[in-house]
Parts: sequence; C-alpha cells; structure tokens
Amino acid sequence: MIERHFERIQGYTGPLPQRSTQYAAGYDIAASLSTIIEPGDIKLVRTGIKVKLGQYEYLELISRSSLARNKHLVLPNGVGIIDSDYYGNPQNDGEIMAQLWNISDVPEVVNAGERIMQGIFHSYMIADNDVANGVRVGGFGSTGV
Ligand SMILES: O=c1ccn([C@H]2C[C@H](O)[C@@H](COP(=O)(O)OP(=O)(O)OP(=O)(O)O)O2)c(=O)[nH]1
Repeated sequence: MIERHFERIQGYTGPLPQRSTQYAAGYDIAASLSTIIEPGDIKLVRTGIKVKLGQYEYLELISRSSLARNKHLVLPNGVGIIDSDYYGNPQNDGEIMAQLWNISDVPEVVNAGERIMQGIFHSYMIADNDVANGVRVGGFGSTGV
C-alpha cells in the first residue's frame, strides 16, 4: 500500500490540510505563523505541515486564487514542487513553505490559520537512463545553485 498523507511538524497543533468539497482537487494549506511581507519582498511562510509521498509522487503547491485578488500575494516561482525526499529532511524536517511575493506597494499580512495554498498530489515518470542517486538534505537551493 502506498503511504500518502499529511503530518504536523513538531510543535504545530493546527489542523491538517483538508479538501473543502467532495470533488476539490486541492488540499487547502494554512499559514502556521502570522507573517508580514513588505512591498516587493519575497518571504517563506511556514505551514507547520509535511507530506509523506509514495515513490514517484510529488505534491504540487499552488496559491489559492483569492490570495492574489485579496492580498496581492503571488508565488514568484509559479508553482512549488514538494519532492517525496523532502519529507523528514535534516534541515527542516520537510516543512512545506509557501514562498510569497508581495506585488503591492503596501505591507501585507498573512495571518496564522489563514488558508493560503492548495496542494495537489501527482505522479511522475523518469527516463530509462536515469542515474540520479543524490540524497536531499533540505530545500530552497540545497542541491546547489
Ligand atoms: O514552494 C515551495 C517550493 C519548494 N519547497 C521545498 C520542497 C521541495 O522538495 C524543496 C526543493 O524545491 P525545488 O527543487 O523547487 O527548489 P530548488 O531551488 O531546486 O532547491 P533544491 O536544490 O533544494 O532542490 O523545497 C517548498 O517547501 N515550497
């Protein structure tokens, strides 16, 4: 059986991500800490959540469309990819981080408990001649420039 589920990072007591309707594709993910993002700044917002994935699976992290409309916060990288080997990494235990860019000219506040992202499970394929054998130690540039 493939294990695929969300877990809390140690110390976080908030809710686990949920889908809001029977046919929603995305699991809504909330900020775990209130964060102020200054105009033009990009910040990593904590979620308190990690995700256990099966082999050849990833979680696609997309912002909720209301976030851009209501708060002028967007993902500068378009989408975030949460790799299965990010789970439990020695740097931050695999905490899912929302990388948010304030495109307005006023400071914007993300409140703890506010649903900001959605996570969608996907599977992927690899090439026949794939030789990758590195071990992930973190995220956000941990494998080099
Ligand atoms: O929005 C994001 C994007 C990435 N990550 C985490 C999970 C992912 O598995 C890891 C690496 O992401 P990515 O491969 O996109 O970043 P990179 O800049 O290539 O860094 P690395 O060298 O660590 O792979 O960082 C997040 O928490 N949120």
